[in-house]
Amino acid sequence: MGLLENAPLVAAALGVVLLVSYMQRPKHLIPALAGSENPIFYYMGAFQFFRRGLDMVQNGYTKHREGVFRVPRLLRWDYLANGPKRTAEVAAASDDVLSFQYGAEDADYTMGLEITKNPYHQHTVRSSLTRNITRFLPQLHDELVCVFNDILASVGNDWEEFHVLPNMMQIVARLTARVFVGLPLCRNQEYLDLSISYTVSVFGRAQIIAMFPSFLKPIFGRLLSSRRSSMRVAMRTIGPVIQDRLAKVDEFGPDWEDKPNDFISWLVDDAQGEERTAPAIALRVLATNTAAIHTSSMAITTALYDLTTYPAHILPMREEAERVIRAEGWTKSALNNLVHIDSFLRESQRVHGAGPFTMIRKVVAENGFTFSDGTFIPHGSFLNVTSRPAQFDPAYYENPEVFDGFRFAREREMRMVKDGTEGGTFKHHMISTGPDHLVFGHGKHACPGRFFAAAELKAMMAHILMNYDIKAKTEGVRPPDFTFGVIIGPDPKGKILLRKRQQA
Ligand code: HEM
Repeated sequence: MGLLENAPLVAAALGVVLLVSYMQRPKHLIPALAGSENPIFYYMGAFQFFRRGLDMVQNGYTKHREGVFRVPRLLRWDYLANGPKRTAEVAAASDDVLSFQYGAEDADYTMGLEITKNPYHQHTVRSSLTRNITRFLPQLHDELVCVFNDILASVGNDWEEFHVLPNMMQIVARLTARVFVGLPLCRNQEYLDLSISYTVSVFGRAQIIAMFPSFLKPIFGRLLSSRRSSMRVAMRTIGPVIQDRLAKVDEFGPDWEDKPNDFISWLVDDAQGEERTAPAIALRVLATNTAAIHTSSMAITTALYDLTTYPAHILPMREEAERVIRAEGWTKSALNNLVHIDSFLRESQRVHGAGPFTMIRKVVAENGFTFSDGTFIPHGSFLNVTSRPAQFDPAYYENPEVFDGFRFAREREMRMVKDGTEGGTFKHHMISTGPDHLVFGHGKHACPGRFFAAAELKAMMAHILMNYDIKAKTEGVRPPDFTFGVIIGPDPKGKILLRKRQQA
């Protein structure tokens, strides 16, 4: 039989195949919150998401509990997964299926290809930085006293307005620099300014680069990158110290006498092959600063807004800080025993510290990513986990809308009363992550710097409580969170009142 005779049959078969494959198009399997495949409605949806993204993600969480939904962004659909089971599956997926590195879109152009291809600094943060907290705490405390005296030099016995975020940025940059690059570089204003501005430049330019189609990104990515100018400043400031450390290792071996205990030394220990040059290591310091400084500055700013809005927490935390530090000094064990401060910081992060979604991953496996219930996410898509809605879910928290600074301290106490121990679990500690608390992500890519961040934040909070009186500019009024699209953060213009502590 000729093809012509069978044409109706072939056409019918082809029609069935097309119909089936159309019906099986993965994007139709996942419900969309707004927009449609039609380009006009798509962009209307994307605009709607930009304006009302926070509310829409909350709706998606409520409507598709334990499910997955998608939202239209400027150039692509983003997939959002809800619930503990899916969070665990995303957290456990291997990097050749769901890529953490490529989740940070266009980082190749902003941070540099060597950072995305070989993120060994994450290991240095996870291992050496965390392991050394006990050893470097005395230096961190020394810098804490010094930087507060410098930045708050004008604060006396009268109440004074304090512009929180920019000052906290300077304080955190200096504390971080003391541990990362040591004295005297940690007080070099040119380096400190770079360590703050580099993050803004990386993330700001990433937003612009993301708007170009893929084939233009290599050209415009390079043109827009601030890397060359930033590296010039880095090499002028920290470059010579890194060069000297590399030379010392070459001459005297890895454990040379008087080797400083700082992040530069640990990077020099971990760097391999072509990474063992001063510019390559300087770039790692900058890359780690982008993860460390703005995040922690926003966390302490948020916490200070909460402290002044809910001042009943001040006295119990001040009493705790004085009692514990008097007994144990500025040690890691003392910081571990600041249970109420830890709880307060965790609650502040729960309520104000998370955007609507987190754990951004790119599906890099050619055959996509499939959840255990068969839900399919196609290759090349971006998959995220909803975070803020989970942190306000009454299934996990009693009165989730209420700021209750000591809710986690009470949970820890109850566990102690019940079991006589916290059972080796840290479920309610500031650093612990879970599907109900995703501020640091969750799983194998959970923030490796969170142990350092927690030590730094607790030390800052204890220092402020022990040395300053603090109150809101207007009683009970909290500087409103800043929101832009789905980005949420503490009010950058917010002010509080401070004075030197008046002994009762
Ligand atoms: C309150 C402060 C901080 C918050 C809220 C925070 C949050 C996060 C989150 C959400 C992630 C991504 C997790 C994921 O996608 O699964 C992350 C990754 C990371 N964090 Fe943090 N972080 C903080 C402080 C720090 C500090 C102080 C450091 C370093 C000393 C640090 C180093 C990193 C690194 C190296 C990564 C991996 C990604 C990268 O290289 O950018 N973080 N953090």
